[in-house]
Amino acid sequence: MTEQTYDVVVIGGGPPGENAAGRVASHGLSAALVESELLGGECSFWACMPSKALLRSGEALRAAKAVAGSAAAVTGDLDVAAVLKRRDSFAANWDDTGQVEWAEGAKITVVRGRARLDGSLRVVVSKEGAEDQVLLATHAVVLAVGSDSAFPPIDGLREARPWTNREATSAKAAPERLAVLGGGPVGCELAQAWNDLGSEVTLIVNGERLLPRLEPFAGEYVKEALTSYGIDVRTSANVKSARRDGDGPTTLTFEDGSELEADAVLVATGRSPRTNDLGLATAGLKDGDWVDIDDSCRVKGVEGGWLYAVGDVNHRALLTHMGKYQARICGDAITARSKGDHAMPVKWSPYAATANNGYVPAVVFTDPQVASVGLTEAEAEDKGMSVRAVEYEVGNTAGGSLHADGYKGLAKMVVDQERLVIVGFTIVAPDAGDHLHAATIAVVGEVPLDRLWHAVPSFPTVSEVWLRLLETYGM
Ligand SMILES: Cc1cc2nc3c(=O)[nH]c(=O)nc-3n(C[C@H](O)[C@H](O)[C@H](O)COP(=O)(O)OP(=O)(O)OC[C@H]3O[C@@H](n4cnc5c(N)ncnc54)[C@H](O)[C@@H]3O)c2cc1C
Ligand SMILES: NC(=O)c1ccc[n+]([C@@H]2O[C@H](COP(=O)([O-])OP(=O)(O)OC[C@H]3O[C@@H](n4cnc5c(N)ncnc54)[C@H](O)[C@@H]3O)[C@@H](O)[C@H]2O)c1
Repeated sequence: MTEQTYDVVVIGGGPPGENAAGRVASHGLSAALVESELLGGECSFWACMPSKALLRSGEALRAAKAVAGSAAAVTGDLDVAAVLKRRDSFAANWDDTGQVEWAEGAKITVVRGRARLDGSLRVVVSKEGAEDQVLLATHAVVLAVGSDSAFPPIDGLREARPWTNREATSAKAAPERLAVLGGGPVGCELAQAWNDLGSEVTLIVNGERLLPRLEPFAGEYVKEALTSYGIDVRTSANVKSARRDGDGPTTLTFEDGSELEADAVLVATGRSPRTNDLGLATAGLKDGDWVDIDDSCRVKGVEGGWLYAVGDVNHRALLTHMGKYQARICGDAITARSKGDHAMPVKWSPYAATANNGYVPAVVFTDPQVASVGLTEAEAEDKGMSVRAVEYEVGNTAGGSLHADGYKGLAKMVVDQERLVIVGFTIVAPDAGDHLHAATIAVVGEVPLDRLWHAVPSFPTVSEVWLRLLETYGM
């Protein structure tokens, strides 16, 4: 077995792993980044990028049709082959050469193979047809192994070989009939995408509403929109079993005995951590679990404090931008500690991923988009805050009415009545994602309402929703 020593060894080359390695390397530490599949991870090849590419063309077409004048110029349908070709290019044709070049340029050593922890600061990498390689870390090992689709306990589902996010983002053609299990971001976005591309889609959710982690109105708006595009949205629907003969269609049987036949079934009912065969037990942890971290992303309960975890695997916020943020914080904490600094994870310091704790921004790229940051009204109340929430119809802004004929949307802000700052903001509207960062700054900056009153939105933009919300609040 060969043995090499680096200051830091990162396991998993999704964006959080790449950023953790890149950050420590930029501070002059040596870093090895181990990847068993494609450098760039789920996000680049089977999640964020290809799914957004699948969604964008339908959204652009609807946007053009929503304005008198440009609507008349739209005379055809989506060019499905061109959409899929554009998607392929956003997934770099599932080739990670570009990412490897970036890593080499950032002075990161890329190691191909499957990594496993083997006790304190020791990692073993296996690769078919090659001798195992031992990587020793002087300062830290960072886990960035991500998550897989979780399968719900439905009889016969696994045997029916359903789509996961991988097949749903890389398929070469639209299935005639697609059944989607799950109404979170994955289910809603991919139901929208494949409906736009010509599939007859049924979206099946066991809960009462879509997007259950967000403000209830978000799920209602998205349900209404998806239904208007022809998607059959079934809430409070429980699939009991799945049956598939050979490569034929799959039959889903519901609790009430009814059946649904589909040419493809997508499982989008949440995620599970990739920690089954990672050697967690050699660090005193439990194999197969999510990994619990402190605010500097150091894994709790590991003697010597040498193990860190960023991205989905720590289960703080399963979002690329949050994983990358954790990686920057974690990289800075590791570097400081390598120089003897304790780098205490004090709230809002460079060594604490404070935004994990109630300040997370997220966008669901359905049409309309849902953009949110911070706490929902219910979450704030659960935390014991005294809050007041106000809402405003975004279409009543001059910017909204100019943007599209019949523009529809709703924004809600949740105010902590004691501190008079905004603790949560949600907007459902066309292109809402691009309005989110103002809210993120207000929430993270804990900008007092009486100062926000002086942040004047330009006329005539959708941003005037901020002024209207403050007026509705009583300013
Ligand atoms: C369909 C879909 C759409 C999404 N869209 C968005 C979006 O628009 N915006 C957003 O912010 N988030 C989105 N997400 C979430 C986002 O994809 C994840 O939060 C992000 O990919 C997490 O990054 P990660 O590095 O933790 O995991 P991953 O991206 O999964 O990367 C982990 C990497 O580790 C490697 N690995 C695992 N185990 C080992 C091992 N033992 N040895 C070596 N290598 C290993 C894997 O091969 C992989 O490359 C989406 C998710 C899905 C499923
Ligand atoms: N645009 C984005 O930022 C984006 C897009 C996709 C995914 N993501 C991330 O990926 C993570 C995973 O997303 P997800 O949508 O897979 O999971 P999720 O946990 O957010 O939602 C799961 C959904 O599946 C439903 N469900 C669970 N069991 C079911 C069953 N047996 N039958 C029918 N429905 C069932 C739940 O009610 C819920 O609607 C999210 O937390 C999100 O952070 C982000």
